[in-house]
Amino acid sequence: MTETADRDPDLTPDAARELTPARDLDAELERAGAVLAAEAARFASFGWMRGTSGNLSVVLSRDPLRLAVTASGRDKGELTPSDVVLVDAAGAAVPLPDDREPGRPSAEAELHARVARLTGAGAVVHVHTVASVALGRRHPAGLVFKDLEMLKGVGHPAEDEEITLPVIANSQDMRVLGDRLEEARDPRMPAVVVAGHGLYVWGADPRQARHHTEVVEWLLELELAGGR
Ligand SMILES: CSC[C@@H](O)[C@@H](O)C(=O)COP(=O)(O)O
Ligand SMILES: [Zn+2]
Repeated sequence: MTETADRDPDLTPDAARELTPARDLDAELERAGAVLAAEAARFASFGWMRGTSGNLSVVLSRDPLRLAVTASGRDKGELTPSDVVLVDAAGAAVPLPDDREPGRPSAEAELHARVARLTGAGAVVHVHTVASVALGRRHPAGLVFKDLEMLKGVGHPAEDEEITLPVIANSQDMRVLGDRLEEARDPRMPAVVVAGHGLYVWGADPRQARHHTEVVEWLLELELAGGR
């Protein structure tokens, strides 16, 4: 990657990536897969990805947009570094060199790509937590939080500021779900609850997306416990 860019200083990193040899792409995908497998194992251990639910992604390049997304239908607590698929800005699997089978990306890959485009996020997390499903149905207009130290974990002051976690209706059509997310999202909150389904959260990278996920889920669990 660096070697290729060094050969032609006019190439942007993303343009250089287009010329990346197949083995570098394989290595990059494998690295992303290892990161996503570790993140998924953590979320699964919390019970947030039961019964193959949930999916994760990380952005590999912006122009063109390319994401590594978890493969569909896998037990997210048992992912290996190869359980990942390269997808484009529409969430479709990108053909691999040598006609190799790219694998089946998450059924929600299109929404991951949409969130990455819309928010500039570098990583997206989707989990099926009990709290998000229970509260999404109860609060279709969103949940408002205020005066909680934990709000600092999503970039807000601990006191005197209200912040809304938007709630959108579920759909099996990822374009419809993406439109709803785009319309409802609050740029000050890196998360959206999908009623009857789960939680979408994003961040600059997988680590920040994980921290945002844990903070938002904490807020939801507090609300469920009646502690707001
Ligand atoms: C019980 S899995 C439900 C799925 O339809 C979906 O919502 C999900 O989160 C996992 O889908 P996947 O295609 O494995 O990424
Ligand atoms: Zn889901």
